[in-house]
Amino acid sequence: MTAQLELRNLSRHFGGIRAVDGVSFAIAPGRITGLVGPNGAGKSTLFNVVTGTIRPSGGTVLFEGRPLAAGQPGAMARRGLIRSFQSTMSWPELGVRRHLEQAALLRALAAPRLLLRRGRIAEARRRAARLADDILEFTGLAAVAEAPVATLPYGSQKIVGVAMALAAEPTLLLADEPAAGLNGAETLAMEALLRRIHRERGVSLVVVEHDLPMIMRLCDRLIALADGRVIADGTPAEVRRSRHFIEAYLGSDADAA
Ligand SMILES: Nc1ncnc2c1ncn2[C@@H]1O[C@H](COP(=O)(O)OP(=O)(O)OP(=O)(O)O)[C@@H](O)[C@H]1O
Repeated sequence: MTAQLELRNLSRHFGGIRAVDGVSFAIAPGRITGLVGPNGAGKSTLFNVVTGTIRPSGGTVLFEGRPLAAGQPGAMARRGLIRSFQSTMSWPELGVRRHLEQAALLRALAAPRLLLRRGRIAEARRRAARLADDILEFTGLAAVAEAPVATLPYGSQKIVGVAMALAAEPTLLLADEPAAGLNGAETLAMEALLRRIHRERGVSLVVVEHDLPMIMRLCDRLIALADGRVIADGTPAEVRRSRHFIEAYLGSDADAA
């Protein structure tokens, strides 16, 4: 079976810093994979290379068997690889529904041929409105559909960020620290939403997260990074027992593991 996402000897250097240093792994479709590692391990850099936001220094990213076009951030999104949005950074005065419609349109209108045809744009807008309604219900955001995002509690804003990614119709959703800044109840709500996105919508997930108990509950596979390299790869139970993983976290989050 073709891997949904495959990294082959991927590297990204910043001057003398090897932020990502020869990382290879393949993820089969239909999985929830966690990417963990201490601060500075290279997780964000890896996400940025995979989504095309920054160019790799070497190596290849394949999505559904086809290589990433380096330096074209929209290209992976058009193919269904979507990163969760930092919604509060985008249009804080706009309502939740409008956020979802905008996210749905980003992908639809990214196809250049559509821009030439007025009728197709109108159809894309109608489709975005239908999608937004569906996702408002699915995520439990319908009650605050018209509220400006900036007025929502932080936990709800983070849900909006994931809902926006869902509106862009991913086959693989990259969730970047979905539990960061959330309290215990909000973390559980986020975890439940991610699980439902996987189970009920058939979306694969790659999740970067510092909350180790949460990510160990959520994922069927964990890939641990340290100093830009893969130091452990397996089920959460296997990774938790790995000597390299325990060493990487010693003095920081080792107790939580
Ligand atoms: N644009 C940049 N210029 C220079 N160095 C960078 C840049 N981006 C990241 N780095 C360095 O690359 C290394 C990996 O950083 P990265 O942010 O990818 O780690 P991370 O695992 O996401 O960390 P965190 O969990 O703290 O977000 C660090 O040493 C960081 O200082």
